Amino acid sequence: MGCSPAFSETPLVPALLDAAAWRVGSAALTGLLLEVCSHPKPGLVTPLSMGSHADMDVRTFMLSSAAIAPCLFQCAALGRSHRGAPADLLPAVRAVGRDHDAALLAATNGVNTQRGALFCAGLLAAAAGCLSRETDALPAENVLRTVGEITEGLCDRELRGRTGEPRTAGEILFRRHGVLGIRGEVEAGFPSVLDCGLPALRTALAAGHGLNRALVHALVALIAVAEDTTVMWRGGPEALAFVRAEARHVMDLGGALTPEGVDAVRRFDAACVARRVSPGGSADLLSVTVGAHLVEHRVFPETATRGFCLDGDRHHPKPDGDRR
Ligand SMILES: CC(C)(COP(=O)(O)OP(=O)(O)OC[C@H]1O[C@@H](n2cnc3c(N)ncnc32)[C@H](O[C@H]2O[C@H](COP(=O)(O)OP(=O)(O)OP(=O)(O)O)[C@@H](O)[C@H]2O)[C@@H]1O)[C@@H](O)C(=O)NCCC(=O)NCCS
Ligand SMILES: Nc1ncnc2[nH]cnc12
Repeated sequence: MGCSPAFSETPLVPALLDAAAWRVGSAALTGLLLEVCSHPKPGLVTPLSMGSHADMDVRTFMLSSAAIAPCLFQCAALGRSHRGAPADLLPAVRAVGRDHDAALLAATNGVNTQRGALFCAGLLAAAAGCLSRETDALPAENVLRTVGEITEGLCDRELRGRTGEPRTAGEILFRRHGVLGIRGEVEAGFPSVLDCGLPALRTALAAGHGLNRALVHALVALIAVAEDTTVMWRGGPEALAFVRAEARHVMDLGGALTPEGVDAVRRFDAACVARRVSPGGSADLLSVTVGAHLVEHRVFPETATRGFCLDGDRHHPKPDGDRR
């Protein structure tokens, strides 16, 4: 019986994954799952909202996450079995990624829920796998730097050096506005994650806030700085300037860690839906933020997993634990 058409024939990764590959892949997958189930999020899909989308809800993301999960474990294994310079790992990782790009679109009947997330999380898993060959300690800073080493030269190859008709959204936006988008982010080693997403997440967790509040807080910090081509594709540079300014306003009110900040997130969400704007790239960076945190720390603090919902989510009674 042949493989499904969405998968290449040649086995690219070791048949058996070891404990480290399972652990790294699981951390990256957790980032995808926790991102989509956090709520509220400006313009984005949550368990309670379709955000600015008419063609996807939380179930669509469950379908695509299930379809691309194997890629994350395979990328971790590729990293662990790689011998040589990090940049030599990229072709094998992209080949597995392209297979699962097709699997994602097959699972969602063509809806692009997580193509960017697949790219980001796959590279995170490959980088962590690569580093784990030398040590069990996987500080986020080292893993993210390794992503930059694996993708060294990507922007020159796929954006600056490309001639002829642009084929993808990223290429079109680069030609039109000079933005590097997701490729610039990964080649620089995820600076938005290292400098903004992780500090915001860790500040919230260290203060004893629940996981959902910490995730929303980190997302807003990321929207304020990310060069999100998903936003730009739909609304141009003006839309990107709008979401960044709104996110900075929310952070000035304390982000998701204060009642005023949470109210501002809800207003931000309504404004994004009214403009049909969706910061999907920033959501991908939240997935990477969570994955990088778990690759380093393996679990969240117990206080984080008690309360889950924010004030005002009347669909769920206020749970014990997150009393803020
Ligand atoms: C390398 C690619 C992923 C580049 O793809 P492409 O050039 O086609 O498009 P880009 O705009 O450059 O980026 C693609 C997606 O990356 C996300 N993204 C954008 N900016 C950033 C950023 N600064 N940091 C991180 N991630 C970023 C974003 O993905 C999310 O949004 C998508 C949903 O968008 P949405 O508008 O809601 O839905 P659409 O259907 O697209 O539009 P509508 O019709 O609804 O209006 C979703 O993908 C989210 O994840 C960008 O969209 C790719 O070319 C590639 O090579 N992929 C193969 C996989 C691979 O190589 N993997 C390797 C490791 S496994
Ligand atoms: N929750 C989400 N909603 C819309 N687009 C996304 N891209 C990645 N995560 C997303």
